Amino acid sequence: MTHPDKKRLRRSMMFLNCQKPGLIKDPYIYGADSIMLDLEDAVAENQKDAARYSLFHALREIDYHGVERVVRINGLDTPHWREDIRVCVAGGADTIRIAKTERAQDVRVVEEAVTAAEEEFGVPVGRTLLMAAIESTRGVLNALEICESSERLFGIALSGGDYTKDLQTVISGTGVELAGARQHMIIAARAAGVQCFDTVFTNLDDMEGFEREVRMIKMMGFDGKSLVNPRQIEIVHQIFTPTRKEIIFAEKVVREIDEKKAQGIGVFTVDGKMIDIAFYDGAMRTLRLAKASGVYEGDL
Ligand SMILES: CC(C)(COP(=O)(O)OP(=O)(O)OC[C@H]1O[C@@H](n2cnc3c(N)ncnc32)[C@H](O)[C@@H]1OP(=O)(O)O)[C@@H](O)C(=O)NCCC(=O)NCCSC(=O)C[C@@](O)(CC(=O)O)C(=O)O
Ligand SMILES: [Mg+2]
Repeated sequence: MTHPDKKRLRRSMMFLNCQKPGLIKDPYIYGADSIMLDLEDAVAENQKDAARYSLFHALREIDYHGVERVVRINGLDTPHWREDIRVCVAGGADTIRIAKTERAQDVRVVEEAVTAAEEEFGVPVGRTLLMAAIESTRGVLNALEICESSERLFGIALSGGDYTKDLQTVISGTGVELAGARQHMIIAARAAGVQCFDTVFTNLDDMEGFEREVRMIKMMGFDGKSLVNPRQIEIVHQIFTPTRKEIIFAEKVVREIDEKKAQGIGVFTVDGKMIDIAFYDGAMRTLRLAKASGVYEGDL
């Protein structure tokens, strides 16, 4: 059976450093759809054990009020990832984010260790979901095989900082250096039927630039964005949540298509726009997103 949370709403996925108890104790108050507790690059090398210890107690003792608890584990080229996985599973993390994923085999190796940990700690096998962060040129080129690597994997995420390093450029703020990776990854994710998330925006003083970027990735088809700060959440939710006007139009489209189909009519107009069966899935997607976002209670 498909895991019920594979398709859950993930407009905003906010990183926080497991090394900082002040951050991990109550991040649910900010209202992100998911929090990403980081054991990887935000944690200093000599603090990995301490961060893991804090993480375990946080997962066991803190009520995160239904916010998805994702843990970013250290890469497979480090000595840390196996113990990271044992602690995530023993603590009851919802999802493991695999850092620096390069190929399908990376996901399979993690999956095997997750299954072993679930058996070791008496957690139902299959409970822990996976997502893959793609942070290199090779990872981008292998996006489709990564998307199709495991039943546990719900999505992929672009990691622009490490990716641009590998591409031998820098984050410019224009998006030009990330355009190819974004386009390739969203196409791969849609072909495989999994979710796709954009990278972090680190200039907290440029909220206009942030908003422009969120509008662009929404239009490209992304499901959400990785964030670094609570101030970024509201903008993402505003842009990713369908407006009242969009909801009313989507409802009309679905009802009209159903009605016209029964009358044997294939193409017609709604509010002056040409509509046919090709518009059905898009309208339903708007209504599902609106329902999941809590702004639509209709019966469609
Ligand atoms: C940037 C800054 C230090 C600024 O701090 P500041 O304190 O100046 O911020 P303020 O706005 O003043 O905070 C107001 C209030 O919110 C609280 N507050 C702030 N941030 C919060 C938060 N995240 N969670 C909960 N609470 C938070 C704060 O404690 C305060 O609470 P209070 O005192 O009670 O008022 C802080 O945000 C922060 O640490 N961010 C996360 C950084 C991080 O984890 N990086 C690793 C992941 S990226 C990466 O690795 C690259 C990547 O891998 C990415 C990819 O994969 O895409 C790639 O390759 O590109
Ligand atoms: Mg990174």
